[in-house]
Amino acid sequence: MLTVRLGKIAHGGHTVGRHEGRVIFVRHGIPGELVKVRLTDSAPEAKFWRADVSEVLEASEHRVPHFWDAADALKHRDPVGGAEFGHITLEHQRELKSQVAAEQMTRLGGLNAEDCNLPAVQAVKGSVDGLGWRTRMSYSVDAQGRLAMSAFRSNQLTWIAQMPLAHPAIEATGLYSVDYTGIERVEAAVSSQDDRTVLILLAEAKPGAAAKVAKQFAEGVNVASFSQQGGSAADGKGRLQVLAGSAYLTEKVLGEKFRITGEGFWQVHREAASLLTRRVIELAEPAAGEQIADLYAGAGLFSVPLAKAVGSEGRVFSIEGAPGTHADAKKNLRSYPQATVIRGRVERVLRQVARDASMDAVVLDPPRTGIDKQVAAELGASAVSRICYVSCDPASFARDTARLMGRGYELEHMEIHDLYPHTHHMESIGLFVRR
Ligand SMILES: C[S@@+](CC[C@H](N)C(=O)[O-])C[C@H]1O[C@@H](n2cnc3c(N)ncnc32)[C@H](O)[C@@H]1O
Repeated sequence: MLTVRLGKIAHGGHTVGRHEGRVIFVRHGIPGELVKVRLTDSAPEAKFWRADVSEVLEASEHRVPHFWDAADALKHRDPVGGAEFGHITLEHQRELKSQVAAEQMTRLGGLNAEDCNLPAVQAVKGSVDGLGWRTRMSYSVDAQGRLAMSAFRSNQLTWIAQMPLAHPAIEATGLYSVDYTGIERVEAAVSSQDDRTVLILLAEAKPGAAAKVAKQFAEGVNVASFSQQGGSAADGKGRLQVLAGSAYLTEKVLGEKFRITGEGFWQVHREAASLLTRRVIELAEPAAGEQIADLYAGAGLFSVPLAKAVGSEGRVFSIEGAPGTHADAKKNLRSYPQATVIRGRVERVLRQVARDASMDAVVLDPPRTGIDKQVAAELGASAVSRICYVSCDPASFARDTARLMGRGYELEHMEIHDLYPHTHHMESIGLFVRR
């Protein structure tokens, strides 16, 4: 056990402490606090160590009691992950996230903090306590067949009886009192805006186990089993079998309906799909007759309003890599002949699309890893005049900002939304324009 004064916040949600000159990345603290830490990673030769706060000697004014016992580092040696900022006021969480974003944009993005106005993280309207926002949940199952979650960087499972960040409709299914013997993973999803229908997905460890589990849910809850052998249902390699109701949810965003099958990608925060769609359209300003590519398009969340905006004289290329999600995009875009729905990896497909069409704008929303170097090069070579980039990772967004700026783009606008309250995550949107 060491006593450490915590310094600034770092990407990943850690505060930076020091002991005898060595950096320690400390979880569950707040900058400025004096704490006792328990080392979790402390190889003598390692450049830096990792630790968890176990006792607070001098608390920050921004510290609050954690809202979720299972995730409280002051009560448990291995608190479950997923709410690692729950001991900090929501306002200060956003302040810390703003600091992380600014650091990434100056260090990796090559921006000069004095010369540019880096945005503060904005609260999502209507979210007062930051709870109940997750429309997608993923759980493990412990040896007793109970729902469990693991601690950060650990395989240690903790049985859980509630998850306050989960949408109330998920919690209301009673999923924590079900016996999951023979199941290895449980996914839960709820349609966020409309009818609150819940879909439970069960990955079997023992063939036939899912059917027994499905019977324990009340009527009206959709249940399906999915096999992950060689992949998942979303990447088209898994198998999806309906056990009750149906294996897909219908989401409604700004008046448009979207079908999302099984584990297919959908934005997690209940307000995210509508907020991001509205801002992408306002920033990208699609106009009638334009040609626009929607890269990493998922089930077509942005492609649909883009197709509406460009109209029958324009074209939208909706590019998605996961076959299951692509199949949903095809259905979601079937009444828009101006949309070409392409299945493939962006880094492979973009060159051909850019060769065949002269794109006016690009919308892109890649996974956490950001865009491939080659994708930045293709965009630079294509001379697209505006790029609207949606990102869930400030480090890859900053790195890609530097790449796009090196290819002739300027970051005209950036905003950050607190779409993951009580975690260290954030969602950025950048508008890049050709210099
Ligand atoms: C963050 S999601 C965004 C989806 C969509 N824009 C939305 O908001 O619903 C990223 C999507 O990119 C897909 N994806 C990941 N890597 C890809 C790649 N290299 N090429 C094409 N699609 C990819 C994933 O399957 C996922 O659907």
